[in-house]
Amino acid sequence: MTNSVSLKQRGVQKTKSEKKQSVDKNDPEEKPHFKYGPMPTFQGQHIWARGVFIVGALVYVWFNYNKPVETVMAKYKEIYDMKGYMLECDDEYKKDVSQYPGCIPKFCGRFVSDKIVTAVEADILLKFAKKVMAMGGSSGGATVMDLNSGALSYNDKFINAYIKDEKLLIPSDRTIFKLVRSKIQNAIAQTFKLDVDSIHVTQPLFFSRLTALEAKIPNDEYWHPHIDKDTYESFHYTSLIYLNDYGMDFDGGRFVFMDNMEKSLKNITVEPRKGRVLMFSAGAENPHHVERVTSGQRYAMTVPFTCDSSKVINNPQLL
Ligand SMILES: O=C(O)CCC(=O)C(=O)O
Ligand SMILES: [Fe+2]
Repeated sequence: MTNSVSLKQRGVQKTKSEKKQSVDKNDPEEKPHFKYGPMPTFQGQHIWARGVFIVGALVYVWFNYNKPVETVMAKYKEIYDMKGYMLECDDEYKKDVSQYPGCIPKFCGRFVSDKIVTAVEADILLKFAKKVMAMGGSSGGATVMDLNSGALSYNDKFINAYIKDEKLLIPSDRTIFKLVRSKIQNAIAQTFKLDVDSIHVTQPLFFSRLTALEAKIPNDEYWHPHIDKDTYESFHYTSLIYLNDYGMDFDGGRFVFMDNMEKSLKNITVEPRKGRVLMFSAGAENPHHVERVTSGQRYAMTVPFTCDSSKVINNPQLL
């Protein structure tokens, strides 16, 4: 009983600040002091409070249920020696590569590195892409140029840039392309534990410039989810070299792996950065898409590799 003897009973008067600080919850006479008087109460208050809480929780769940969980795999601001992880290969992909000894990966997966292609090399490639694209350009949001064949978007059609300008590929550009291709080939072979001579650069081997313009032809719709092995039959390993910067030269345009493609529930994003290389096995273990660019121009180069030596690029200037 000693504990519950109130201060009043003990004849002790509390100062205002003491009252504020110490409210004895066990003392039925002690009530919290509110600046504007006691809180209003009403009948069934607890039930109402509980109801409001439950409705709030349901609304939260409703709005978040179909939202993808997003993980950033490569941030624009960070620099990675090599970052990535292994994945179980898709069965069809496994079956396909099994025909090519030396080209069968120890594991499938996705990897990013900022240490393969230098910013200077990326700038030379970017300058080339801009020079070529100035000769054409799509009227929609995606301009592409296939370095192997010379095919270049021109309004809603394609022209051949090598026919328009026979001297387009100057020796220094060819040298940089060969150097970059060879560095990426080595990195892919090392990463996936392949025989480096078992992979061959294939086509389409292309530069892309993506913008926020409305699509005019299906080719402009670059944002669709896809699997590279299905879209480009010869691809076994895809690599991308980003030529300019996310959040600086353009907004939107992140690369997104979609680990639950049907519902787009688990997104793993890569933010483009000048010279950044993204490499991944091209089977159904790596479904992906590119987010729509919302402003600016996004430049990249796709450098794909195949295990099938008959599908190697055929432009002698690039080999
Ligand atoms: O530009 C990119 O980041 C990816 C493009 C792509 O998915 C593709 O060319 O298949
Ligand atoms: Fe792709």
